[in-house]
Order: sequence, then structure tokens, then C-alpha cells
Amino acid sequence: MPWPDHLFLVGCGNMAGQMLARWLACGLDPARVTVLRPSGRAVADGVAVVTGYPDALPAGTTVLLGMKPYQVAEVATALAPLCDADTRIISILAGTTLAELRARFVGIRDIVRAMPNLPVGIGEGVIALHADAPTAGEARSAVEALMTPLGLAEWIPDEALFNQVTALSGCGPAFLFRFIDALARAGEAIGIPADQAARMALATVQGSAAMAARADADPATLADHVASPGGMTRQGLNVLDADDRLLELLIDTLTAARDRGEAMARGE
Ligand SMILES: NC(=O)C1=CN([C@@H]2O[C@H](COP(=O)(O)OP(=O)(O)OC[C@H]3O[C@@H](n4cnc5c(N)ncnc54)[C@H](O)[C@@H]3O)[C@@H](O)[C@H]2O)C=CC1
Ligand SMILES: O=C(O)[C@@H]1CCC=N1
Repeated sequence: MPWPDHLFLVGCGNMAGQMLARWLACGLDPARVTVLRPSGRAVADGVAVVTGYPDALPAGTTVLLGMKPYQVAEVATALAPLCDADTRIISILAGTTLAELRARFVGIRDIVRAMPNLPVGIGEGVIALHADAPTAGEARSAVEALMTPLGLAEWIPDEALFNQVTALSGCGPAFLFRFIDALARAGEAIGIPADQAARMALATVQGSAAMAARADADPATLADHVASPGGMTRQGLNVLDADDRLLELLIDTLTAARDRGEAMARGE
């Protein structure tokens, strides 16, 4: 596995923490990792945690920007002077464009936008990637190799679609977690004991997702395999499908998330 010579994580909260956990589980030497986090709380055995910026970054450092998007100005002011021509930057900051990153990290050639999602922690995430022309092919390959143990890595050639893919896969786990919760609560609402409904809802989603991932048929066809003609499922699907209710709900959901990304890019 071609790990970076050194990995410097700026911020290590919910998202970057999941990425790091997976990399360590896949064999990344913790001695190659430094985490900057204001709390100074330990991250994992052998990983150096600092609360302020070092005087210099080791040669061949890959920086992962994992703090909140609104902190990019403050972070770049301190970090950019420590970067040199061979520093690579990976940004997971939602709604932060490459143009903005390039303006804040002048002189850095290799900058990649990455949009992971939380299941990267178990190697079953999705990571959208985008790089612009100046970023070297070697850097793109190295970043892709770093993302591969995290799950499905997809290059997005057109950065204009980055907020859309963030809405789908970056935010998507939250929508699925909400769905699982709602399925359980709906079961409870029609009389199933709450704890049993919760277990059954989760196992139903888990089994269905695993089956869909392995099946030759697409999910829409699989739904028809469940629905016996004249049976119970069809009646339920008719509710979800009426006036494209579920589809419209999800379009509205993704649109709202995408629009927030665009507002964040405008600094709102
Ligand atoms: N949570 C998610 O599912 C996803 C989050 N992201 C992106 O990941 C980034 C972090 O989000 P979360 O992990 O959810 O937030 P979080 O709040 O869990 O983590 C933020 C981290 O930044 C650190 N931090 C705070 N102030 C800092 C400073 N001045 N300098 C350096 N680090 C500082 C905090 O200690 C914390 O470890 C955001 O930019 C977000 O857009 C991207 C994809 C998915
Ligand atoms: O909510 C957010 O802004 C980030 C981006 C994708 C998931 N969490």
C-alpha cells in the first residue's frame, strides 16, 4: 500500500477520524501521522497529536484538511507558509471550491477535493474526488490509492457537480439513517414493540442493501421481486409511488443539501 511519507491531519472529528481509523486498520504506520486538533485529545496509539502548528512539515507530507469549512481562512494563514512544492493537499471541506483552495494555498501544485462519507470507517464508504489541471497525475494516483481502502472512489471531472455528489453520497448516510429510524417508528406506530421494530428495521435495510449490492437486477427490479401480484407489498409501493412521492421527497432533499453547498461556497 503506497502510504504518504507523512500525513498531517488538520482537524480529526467525526469524518477525518473515520478516515484515519480505517487507514490505521489497513496498516498505515501511526508514526507517519500527525493530527492537529485544538482539544489535544489522543486519537490512536502512536499518532502524534499537536494543538498548534509545527515549525515545518516533514518532506513529502500529505495534508488532509478535516476541520470545518468556515475555518479554512484561519487554517490556511497558518498552514500555507509551512507547505512547499512537494506538499499535497486533500480537502474534505464541503462547499469549498478548488479555486478558493488555490487562492489560499498559492504555490501548491497538488490539491485534490475529496468528499468522503462516514462508512469509510468500515471500508464501505464513497469518496468523490476532483482535481484540476495543475495537479500532477502522480498525485491523483496517490490520492486515489489512499482512498481505495475507504470504499468506492469516484472521480468527478466537472467540479460544478461536486455539491450534487456531496448531497447524494456525502450527506446520504444521514438520509439513510433517518430512513431506518422512520421505518422503525412506522412499525411501532402500527403496533410492533419499539425495540423489536428497531432491530427489524435495521436488519431489513442491512440485508436489502447487501442484496442489492450483489444482485444482477437493479433496485427497481428487485422491488418488483418483493411485490407479489395483488399482494401486500404492491399496496405499500403504491403509497410511495403515488405522484412520485418518494422520488420527489428525495429530489427536494438533495436539492436543499446541494443549495446549502452553493451558499457555503459563497461564504454564507
Ligand atoms: N461528517 C460527515 O459526514 C462529513 C464531513 N465532511 C467535512 O468534514 C469536515 C469536518 O466535519 P466533521 O468531522 O463532521 O466535524 P467535527 O466537528 O466532528 O470535526 C471538526 C474537527 O476540527 C477540529 N478543529 C476545530 N477548530 C480547528 C482549528 N481552528 N484548526 C484545526 N482543527 C480544528 C476539531 O477539533 C474537530 O476535530 C467538514 O469540513 C465537513 O464539510 C465531509 C464529508 C462528510
Ligand atoms: O453536512 C455537511 O456539511 C457535511 C458534508 C457532507 C456531510 N456532512
